[in-house]
Amino acid sequence: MNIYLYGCGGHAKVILDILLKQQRSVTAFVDDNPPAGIEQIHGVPIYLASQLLPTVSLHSQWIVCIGNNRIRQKIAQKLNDRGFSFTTAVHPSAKIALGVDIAPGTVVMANAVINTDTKIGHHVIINTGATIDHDCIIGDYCHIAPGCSLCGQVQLDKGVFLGVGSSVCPSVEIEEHTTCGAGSVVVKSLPSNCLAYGCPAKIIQNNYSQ
Ligand SMILES: CC(=O)SCCNC(=O)CCNC(=O)[C@H](O)C(C)(C)COP(=O)(O)OP(=O)(O)OC[C@H]1O[C@@H](n2cnc3c(N)ncnc32)[C@H](O)[C@@H]1OP(=O)(O)O
Repeated sequence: MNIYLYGCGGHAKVILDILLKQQRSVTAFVDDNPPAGIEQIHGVPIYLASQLLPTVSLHSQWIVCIGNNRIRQKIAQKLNDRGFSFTTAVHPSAKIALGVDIAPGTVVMANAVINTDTKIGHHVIINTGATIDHDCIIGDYCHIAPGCSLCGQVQLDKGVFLGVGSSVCPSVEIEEHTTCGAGSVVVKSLPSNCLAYGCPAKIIQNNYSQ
């Protein structure tokens, strides 16, 4: 099955590396604005999305390699509407415990840990060295940046972004599309669409969009 990566930035290169370490191959990078003068990355060609998409078989598999949650969601929905399906990429060094579910489109970077009975939605990014403990629920399109620590029974609703090195206390819920800045220590639940940061994390702005 041919695998295509949508996006060709640094995040996409990390996902290519994971897939190669899983002994899988990538057919192409696809991008709306490929970088001028660069035709391939580590031997994998880059194509303009509008030109390549009509030629790609529906039997291919895709990963949307865009860090921004809203843009990743928009592109994933576009591919889904065209009938494409998605695959996961899980680095061989990641530790995935019993009863963990990881939905298609999600990527798990090196040294991440996902503990027992946690459920991870579609098109989620569990970045390098992040740990997610037992019985958590991570909604679609979340991004958990490098080095974050989630205690047990944490719930992240759709599209939450946790900045690098953030920590979340047990049983806290962070509602849809909220952004927690780098190093946040989230001790209480947070409402949707806000920006919060600090220790303890405080709401800095409501109606915030990543
Ligand atoms: C593999 C990868 O690279 S994955 C990428 C992961 N990326 C991240 O984790 C980045 C997370 N981003 C952040 O934390 C950003 O600072 C954001 C989104 C919270 C805010 O960004 P901006 O709106 O551009 O804020 P800006 O840089 O203008 O800072 C505004 C003020 O807030 C402060 N501030 C910004 N972020 C934080 C934070 N996380 N904690 C405490 N204070 C902060 C700044 O020091 C500044 O204070 P000042 O006005 O007294 O100088």
